Amino acid sequence: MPQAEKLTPDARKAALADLNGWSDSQDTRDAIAKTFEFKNFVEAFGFMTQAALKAEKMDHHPEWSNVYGKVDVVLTTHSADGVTELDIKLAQFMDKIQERVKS
Ligand SMILES: C[C@H](O)[C@H](O)[C@H]1CNC2=NC(N)=NC(=O)C2=N1
Repeated sequence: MPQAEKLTPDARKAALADLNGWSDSQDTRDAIAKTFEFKNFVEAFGFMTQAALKAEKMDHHPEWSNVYGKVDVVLTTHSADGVTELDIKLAQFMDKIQERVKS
């Protein structure tokens, strides 16, 4: 599947520039990461619920952790051992719903 091919460095740079607040992961793996901040746990969990449903539809899943209103997300494609268009699509969706869950 072409979507699951590792992005070239240029394509990845361009995609990161179009996203809102994502950066190369500090991890040893090839990944992108973002910390989402919400005002409380309910908003954070609402965000995670919507993202989880989308991830399941895409069959592409985030690595994440949550503490109260904070959600740390890491996106990478295991099968490609790096960042692919699938990660960018899921990141775009998360950016879009980020505002939607705020009350
Ligand atoms: C069998 C199943 O389709 C695969 O394991 C999928 C599931 N979710 C996945 N999620 C992510 N982030 N990367 C993958 O390579 C991946 N593969």
